Amino acid sequence: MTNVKDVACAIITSPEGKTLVVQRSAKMLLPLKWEFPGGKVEPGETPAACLAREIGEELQVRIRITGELRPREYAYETVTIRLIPFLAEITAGEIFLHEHADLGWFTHAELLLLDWAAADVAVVREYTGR
Ligand SMILES: Nc1nc2c([nH]c(=O)n2[C@@H]2O[C@H](COP(=O)(O)OP(=O)(O)OP(=O)(O)O)[C@@H](O)[C@H]2O)c(=O)[nH]1
Repeated sequence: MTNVKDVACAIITSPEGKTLVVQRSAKMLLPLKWEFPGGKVEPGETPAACLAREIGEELQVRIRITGELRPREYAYETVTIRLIPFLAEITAGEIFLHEHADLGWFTHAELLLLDWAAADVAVVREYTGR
């Protein structure tokens, strides 16, 4: 498919097994939808390097990647994205939200109840095994 935008995202878990999700602000595209932190892969950048950069910009923390899930393509009205999910944990820093409206640490059961960006639904199903 032409013009598919690669988007790397981080499924960050806490030592207690909860998962970090962020809520898009009212001013962003897909206002107030929940998503995994991350963003568009720049030309010449690997998805993993993109993720480290985006997590630094959005959350002000450093992460360690521990695994990957299946990339998922989703066609929004104006753009088609390939969401590339990584499993990760925080290795340094305290979270400070630079762009998002809110964040939460959720159990698997709670994740299934959020109002997700549409591209994320398949990722959340794979991640939670539902
Ligand atoms: N970071 C992130 N983006 C996602 C997820 N799911 C999903 O559909 N997206 C979409 O993927 C794109 C990520 O781009 P981005 O965060 O770098 O940029 P943006 O839309 O905020 O701004 P921009 O379009 O002006 O560059 C957005 O269109 C966003 O809506 C997700 O779980 N995490």
